[in-house]
Amino acid sequence: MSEPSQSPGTGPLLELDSIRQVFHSTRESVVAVKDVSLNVGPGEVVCLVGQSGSGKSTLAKIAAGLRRPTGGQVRYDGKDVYDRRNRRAWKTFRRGVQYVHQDPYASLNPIQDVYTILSAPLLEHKLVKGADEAEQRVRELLLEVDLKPADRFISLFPHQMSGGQRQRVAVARSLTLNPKVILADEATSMLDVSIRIGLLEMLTRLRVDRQVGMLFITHDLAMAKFFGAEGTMAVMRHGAVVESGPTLDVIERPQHPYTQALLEAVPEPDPDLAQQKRAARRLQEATA
Ligand SMILES: Nc1ncnc2c1ncn2[C@@H]1O[C@H](COP(=O)(O)OP(=O)(O)OP(=O)(O)O)[C@@H](O)[C@H]1O
Repeated sequence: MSEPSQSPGTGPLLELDSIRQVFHSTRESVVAVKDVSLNVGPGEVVCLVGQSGSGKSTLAKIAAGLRRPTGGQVRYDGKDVYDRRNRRAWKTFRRGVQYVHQDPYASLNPIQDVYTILSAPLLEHKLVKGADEAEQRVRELLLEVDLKPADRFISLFPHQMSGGQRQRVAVARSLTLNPKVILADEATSMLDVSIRIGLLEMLTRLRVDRQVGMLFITHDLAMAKFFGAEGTMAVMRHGAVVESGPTLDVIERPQHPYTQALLEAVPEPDPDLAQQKRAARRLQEATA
């Protein structure tokens, strides 16, 4: 965002400062992200919206440490994560910021059952002592993502679950390392609307209860409004943020023509409200 936001009383956890990403090929260079700055604080929700190709996923990968940007600084807990003199900063960042992918089929190993998927990071990072404690923690994680009773899910493989259940396992895995920030990159776009709402409600509960910061990346303004109503929103176009601010302000009083065009594309189920919105827009155009 042009003016990085900050949670009251606490510093931001994740800071993206003037991030720039250029992709070079033999024929051309694409500037996928142009000097974008945004912050995510504890328990805060930040929505990044834009159409396909606007640079959202590239920025999300940079925010998760999956790609090092061409320019700008990524800070976690106030520290430059690429500071060679401070390798601990990188490790703390990689544990603290977890990425939930759009397609759980692609991110969950198909030959591992739920227990293995969730216990592996716990054991690898020595967050549990032995198999009994690992199983206990796996059961707690399943309850946390509403996959209950845990017995029903713990031995299943990804193909034996629905899309929504798989995405909940992906969220549970992201929770294994007790992250402070979760990046959800179109994490609900492959799901039916009712399943999507359930997943977003669960993510909101995690945000509020655990004070996990959420960066929610989506092309869907209706979902951003639903999930991010209490937070801020940045609208990306051609790699740059064209508008940002409190989510409801941006949605109810869009200033940039691109945001207005994106909102036009969201179907309004209430015909009276649709009529009012058209009249308000005509008035705005006439007085502009
Ligand atoms: N590895 C890459 N090499 C070259 N160009 C890339 C690469 N990754 C992304 N791009 C380009 O950068 C721009 C932004 O892509 P990006 O995937 O970040 O957009 P997006 O908003 O996430 O779109 P989508 O929702 O379709 O993934 C596009 O022009 C894309 O073609």
